Amino acid sequence: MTATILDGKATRDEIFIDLKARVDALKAKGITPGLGTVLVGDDPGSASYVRGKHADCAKVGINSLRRDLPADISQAELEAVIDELNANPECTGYIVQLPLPKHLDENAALERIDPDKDADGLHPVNLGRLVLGKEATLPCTPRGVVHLLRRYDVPIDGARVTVVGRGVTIGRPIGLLLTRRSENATVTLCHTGTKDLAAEVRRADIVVAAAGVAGLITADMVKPGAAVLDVGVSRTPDGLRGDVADDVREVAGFISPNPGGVGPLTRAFLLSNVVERAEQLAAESV
Ligand SMILES: NC(=O)C1=CN([C@@H]2O[C@H](COP(=O)(O)OP(=O)(O)OC[C@H]3O[C@@H](n4cnc5c(N)ncnc54)[C@H](OP(=O)(O)O)[C@@H]3O)[C@@H](O)[C@H]2O)C=CC1
Ligand SMILES: Nc1nc(=O)c2c([nH]1)NC[C@@H]1CN(c3ccc(C(=O)N[C@@H](CCC(=O)O)C(=O)O)cc3)C=[N+]21
Ligand SMILES: [Mg+2]
Repeated sequence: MTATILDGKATRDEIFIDLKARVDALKAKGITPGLGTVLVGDDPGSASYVRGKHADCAKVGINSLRRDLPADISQAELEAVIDELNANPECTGYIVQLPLPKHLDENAALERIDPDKDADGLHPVNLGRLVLGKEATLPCTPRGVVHLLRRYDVPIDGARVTVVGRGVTIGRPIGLLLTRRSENATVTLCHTGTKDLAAEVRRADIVVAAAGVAGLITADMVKPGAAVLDVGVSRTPDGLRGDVADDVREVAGFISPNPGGVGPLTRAFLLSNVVERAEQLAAESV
C-alpha cells in the first residue's frame, strides 16, 4: 500500500485563488490588507520563513510591512515596534517570528500584540476564546492540518488522533480545534514525558507529528491506513528533515510530505487570518 499524498502546495494554490478574489473585492472598497512581520536577529531559517510570507502576500495582493531588528535589541525596543504596529492603520495583522533570542521575553511580546491584529492566533486572548468556544483568530498550523484532512476526505469525526509535541504553535492548540463539536475527534497529546510513544501512535487513525525530531515516527509505529501529518522541521547536515521517516508512506493511508505539506498551508492561513480581519473591518465601517 502506498499512501495518498496530502498535497499542501496544490491545496495552498486553491486557497490563494479564493484569497486573491477577496482581496480584489476589498480593494474595490478602498481597503488593502497589510501583513506585518517582526523578525529579530539573523537566523537564516527564520529569515527564509519571513521572506516566504512576504512572497505569498505579493501573490494575493496583500501589502507587506517588514520590521527586521538586530539580535541585540532590548525588550523595550522590541515592544516599541509592537506598539507601532498596533497603532499603524496600514497593518491589518502581524506576527512576531519565533523563537526570539534568549534574552527577550517571548510571552510578554506575544501578550503586547493587539489581539485583533494577532495574525498567528497565538495571543492569550485568542487561545482563551478558542477554549471558550467563542469566535477567535485561529492558529495557522492547526487550521492547515484540519483543512488538509477535510480536503482529502480523511474522516475526523470519531477518529483517534495522537499529537506528538506540546509546543504553542501547533501541538498544544491543535487538540483544541480537533475536539470541537464540529470536528469531534478524540485526541491524545504526547511529549517527552510520554511513557510509550510507539503505543500511543500505533492506535491512532490520525498522527500529527510536531516534535521537531528528524525521523521520530517510523513505519513500525503507524497503524496501516492511518493519516500521518508531518509538521516538525529539523535542520540536519542533509538539509531540512521532517519528523516522519520515509518508509512510513508504505504503511500509511495518507501522508503530508515535508516539505510540501503543512508548511505552505501555515502560510496560507496566516494570509487568510489577515483577509478575514480586513473583511470584518470593512463590514464594521459601513
Ligand atoms: N511546517 C509548519 O508549518 C510548521 C512547523 N513547525 C515545526 O514544528 C515543530 C514543533 O514546533 P513548536 O511546537 O513550536 O516546537 P517546540 O520546540 O515548542 O515543541 C516541541 C515539542 O515536541 C516534544 N518532543 C521533542 N522530542 C520528543 C520526543 N522524542 N518524543 C515526544 N515528544 C517530543 C517536546 O516535548 P517537551 O515539551 O516534553 O519538551 C515539545 O513539546 C518544530 O520543528 C517547528 O519547526 C512549527 C510551526 C509550523
Ligand atoms: N510567530 C510564528 N509563527 C509561525 O507560524 C512560525 C514561527 N513563528 N516560527 C517558526 C515556525 C515554522 N513555520 C513554518 C512556516 C512555513 C513553512 C513552510 O512553508 N515550509 C515549506 C518549505 C519552505 C522552505 O523550503 O524553506 C514546506 O514545508 O513546503 C515551514 C515552517 C512557522 N512558524
Ligand atoms: Mg520556544
